[in-house]
Amino acid sequence: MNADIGSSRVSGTVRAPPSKSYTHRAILAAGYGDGTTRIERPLVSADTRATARAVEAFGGRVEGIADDSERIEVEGFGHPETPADVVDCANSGTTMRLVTATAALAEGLTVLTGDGSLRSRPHGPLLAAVEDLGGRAESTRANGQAPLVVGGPVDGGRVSMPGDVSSQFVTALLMAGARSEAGIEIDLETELKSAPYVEITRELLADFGVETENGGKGFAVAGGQAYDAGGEYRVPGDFSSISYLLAAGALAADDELTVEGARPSAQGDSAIVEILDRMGAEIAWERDAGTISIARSPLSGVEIDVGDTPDLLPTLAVLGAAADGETRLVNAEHVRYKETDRVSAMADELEAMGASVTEREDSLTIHGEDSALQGARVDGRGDHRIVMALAIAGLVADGTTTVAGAEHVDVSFPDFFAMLADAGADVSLD
Ligand SMILES: O=C(O)C1=C[C@@H](OP(=O)(O)O)[C@@H](O)[C@H](O)C1
Ligand SMILES: C=C(OP(=O)(O)O)C(=O)O
Repeated sequence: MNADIGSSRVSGTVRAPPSKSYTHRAILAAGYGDGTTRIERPLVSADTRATARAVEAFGGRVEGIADDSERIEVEGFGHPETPADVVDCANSGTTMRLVTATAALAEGLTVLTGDGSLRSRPHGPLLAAVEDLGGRAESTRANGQAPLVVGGPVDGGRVSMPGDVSSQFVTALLMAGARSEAGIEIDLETELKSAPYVEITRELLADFGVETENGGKGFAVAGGQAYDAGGEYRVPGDFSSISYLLAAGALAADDELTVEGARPSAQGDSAIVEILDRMGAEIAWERDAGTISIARSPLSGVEIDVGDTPDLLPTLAVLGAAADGETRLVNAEHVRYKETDRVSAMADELEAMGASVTEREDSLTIHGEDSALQGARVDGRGDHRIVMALAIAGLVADGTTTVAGAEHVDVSFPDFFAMLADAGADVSLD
C-alpha cells in the first residue's frame, strides 16, 4: 500500500497509542504467572500479537486481542510447555529475543522463525548465553540468525555477553531468570546500548512482584520468583510513537498540536521532548496530566547521542532535514540492526527527497542548510519507523510524497495514518 502525503498542516488533540515495549513485556510477564492478568489499554499490533501467539504456544491463553481491545486477559502458562508447532515471531525482534529465553526453560525444543527482516537480525550473543547456561540454542544456518532451535531446561547461572548488539538479550534473560531455579547473573563485556529498555523491563517486573538488580556492569535476577501483578496491569503511552506526532507538530502545526497519553515512565524515548526543546521548539509537557503541547517552530540543528534511544533516529533525521544548520546523530551503529539498516535507509530516502546527508558507520549527519525537502516516491523499506518518519517529512516537502509500504505501520502504530488525517494532514492511502 502507498501513502500519498501532501504538504499540509495539523492541529488539535491526538492520543498516543499504548507502548509496544510495555505491552510485549506485560503479555509475557502475565504468561510467566500462574493466574489471570487483565492488561488495560494494551497496544494491539502485529508485533504484540506475535508475543501473544508465543504465550499461547507455551500453554497460556490470551483473550480479547482484537484491533479495538481496550483490555486483554492473559492466563499464564507458569512453566512453559514445549510448543506443538513452530512459533512465528513475524517482524518482531522483541518477541524473538524474549521468547528465546522462555524456550530455554522448557524441556523440549522450540523452533522460532519470522519474516525475512527478522531472519536477518542478530541473535548470536543470546544463543551463546543460553548454551553457556546449559541449554541448547542454535541458528539453523549457523549464522546467529533465525530460524532458531532452542531448548532446556536451563536452571540458571552466570553468563557474560556483549552489551552493544541488543538490550533485548538482557531483558530476555531477566524475565526468564526469575522463573529459573537458581536465577541468572549477566555480566556485560561492553557498554550497554539501548539501556533504558532494560529499565522498562525492571520497572514492569517490579509491578509483577519480580525483583532484579542493576550492578553497574551487569544485571541479576534471583530464581524461583512468582509473577503476579495483582490481577491487573495498565500500559502507558508509547514515546517512540509520540515522537512522530511531536515532529508533525514542530514542523506542521497550524497553531498547536496536543498529544495526550504521555505520562512519565522508564521510556528513554521520552528524551524526544528535551531534544525538541534543545532544537528550539516551543514545547510544554504537563507530566501529571500526561499532555504535551507543541507549536510549529523554527528548529536549529544539534548533536544527539542515540545510544539510549535508537528508535528515535528516523524521527530525528527528519527533524534535522527541516532544521537550520547541522544535526549530528551519533553513537548509532546499533540502529543498523533493526527491521532494516535505519541509518542507511534514512540517509538514502532523505537524499531522494532533496536532503544533504553524510553517513558514517556509527553516525548520520543531516545538513539542514543544504536540504530543501521535495515530494518524491520513497521506500518505507518494510519498516514501520521508516514509513512514519518519511510520512512526517512529506508534511513539509514541496509537492506530494509517496511512501511505499504504508501498511507496515501495523507493527507499532496501526492508527498512524488515520490519526494524521484526523489532525488535518493531507493523506491518502491506495
Ligand atoms: O526491548 C524493547 O522493547 C526494545 C529495545 C530496543 O532494541 P535493542 O535493545 O535491540 O536496541 C528497541 O530498538 C526496540 O524497538 C524495542
Ligand atoms: C526495533 C524495533 O522493534 P523490534 O526489535 O521488536 O523488532 C522497533 O520497534 O523499532
